[in-house]
Formats: sequence, C-alpha cells, structure tokens
Amino acid sequence: MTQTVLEVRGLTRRFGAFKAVDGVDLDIAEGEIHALIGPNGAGKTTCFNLLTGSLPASSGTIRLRGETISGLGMDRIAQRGLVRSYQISSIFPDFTALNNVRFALQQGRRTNFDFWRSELSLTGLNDAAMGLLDDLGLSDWAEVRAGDLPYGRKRALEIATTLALDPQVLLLDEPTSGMGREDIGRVTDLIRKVAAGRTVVMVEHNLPVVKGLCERVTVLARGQVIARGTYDEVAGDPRVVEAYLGKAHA
Ligand SMILES: Nc1ncnc2c1ncn2[C@@H]1O[C@H](COP(=O)(O)OP(=O)(O)OP(=O)(O)O)[C@@H](O)[C@H]1O
Repeated sequence: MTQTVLEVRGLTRRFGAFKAVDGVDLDIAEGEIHALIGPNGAGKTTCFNLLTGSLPASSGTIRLRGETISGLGMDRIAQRGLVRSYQISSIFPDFTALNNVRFALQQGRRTNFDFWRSELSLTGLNDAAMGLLDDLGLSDWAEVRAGDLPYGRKRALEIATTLALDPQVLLLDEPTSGMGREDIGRVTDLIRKVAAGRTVVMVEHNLPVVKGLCERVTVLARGQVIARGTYDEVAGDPRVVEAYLGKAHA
C-alpha cells in the first residue's frame, strides 16, 4: 500500500474576512509527483506558503510522515525534509554556479546533520556540488557567474541548490514559468529525474507539463479543492472546466 507522506486537513488562511485557502485537504503519496493547479488567485501560492511555514495557517493541520509540522517555522520544517525550490532571487548572481551549490550544501549541513554525517565530509563538498551540477546538466556551466546563466539554466540551478538540502518532499513553484519550449522540455526531464526517491509537489500553470509529468492532480478554485485525481480525470470534470473557462463552457 502506498504511504501518505504529507497529510493536510482543513487548511485555512484568512486575510481579514477573506479566505485565500479554505478548508483544504491533501494527501500526497510517497514518491509521487503531484500538481496543484487552478486559475489565478485560486490559493495555490498561499497553500505552498502554509506548507513550508513561511505563512502561519489560520487553522488546520499539516502532517509530514505522521508528525505535525503546522506551527513550526520554515527552518524546522526544512530540517524535517520538506523544502521549497529557491526562487531565482535567492541565487547569488555574483557567485559561480558551483559556489551557489557549495553554499547551499553548507546550509544543508547546518540544517541536516545526519545527511552530512552519512553522505559527505568537508572534503567532499566540491565533489558533491559537481555531482549535483552534473545531475542537472550544469557541469559545463560550473564556473559561470550565476547572473550570466540563461533563464532555463538559472531555474535548473535553483533546483540544484534546493536538492543540496536533500529534501524528502520537494515543493516546486511554477518550475517552467517564463520558459521557452526547449527549456521546458529540459526542466521537465530534470524534474522526472530528481523525483526518483523523493516526493514532488508542484504548482504549475502549464497544463501539458502537468499532464506529462504528474501522477495526480489537485485542483483549487477560490481557496477550495474542487477536484482531485489523474490529469485526465480532473480535466474532464465540469467543475474544473467551469473554474478555468467560466460557466458557459461547463
Ligand atoms: N498577503 C495577502 N493579503 C491579502 N490577500 C492575499 C494575500 N496573499 C494572497 N492574497 C489573496 O489570496 C488569493 C489567493 O492568492 P494566491 O497567490 O495564493 O493564488 P494563486 O492560486 O497562487 O494565484 P496565481 O496563479 O495568480 O499565482 C488572491 O485573491 C490573493 O489576492
């Protein structure tokens, strides 16, 4: 039987009287690639902010492997293995790609001692950083200033710095946004590769990417879950069609 790695119940976030996230339940299975989709303003980003602890919930519970993580700060949640992809703005543009990953690995050593004790030592830092760059197709770019990388490579670097923290559950925030076709194909392949041995939850607007990549999909609209299932199941759901296109099309 598949194990639930992330269990969310009744997750709610109010801004004044407005509920941006309203009683959301999620069950994310170990090892799956799960998409959170929905029209603009549906509450996807707020949901991610609640999962990572960057925003406190108004109510509801979040359990990671059965342990309650709601109410913990971002660092402690990351320590327990749930990490969100760094935003490009958090990549240091004047560092090389290699030094960005080295830095992230050092951060990981601070937050995940067991991982380091078992896998790495200080002398292994360069090898580990090069290994991650290699995994993400960035070895030829190791000595390039991060600020000079093309957009798609920057997103790959962002994933590399996140993987440096060795997350069990990786949250990816619109990993293909702003990319051209070629970069989308490359990043999609990368996500499939890095998903081996971990669980991935992604917010993604590009529906063909979701269809190609994600085993299960949860659809949010106006802060609530309106459908869940495989891509084909939710794409055929009249509530989803209505949420995306308006009532006339449903
Ligand atoms: N800090 C805030 N204060 C007030 N309202 C907020 C705040 N953050 C988000 N909202 C509102 O909550 C709703 C959900 O926003 P959210 O960004 O989570 O949606 P989303 O599904 O990620 O949208 P998009 O796809 O456009 O990024 C929106 O109506 C937004 O205006």
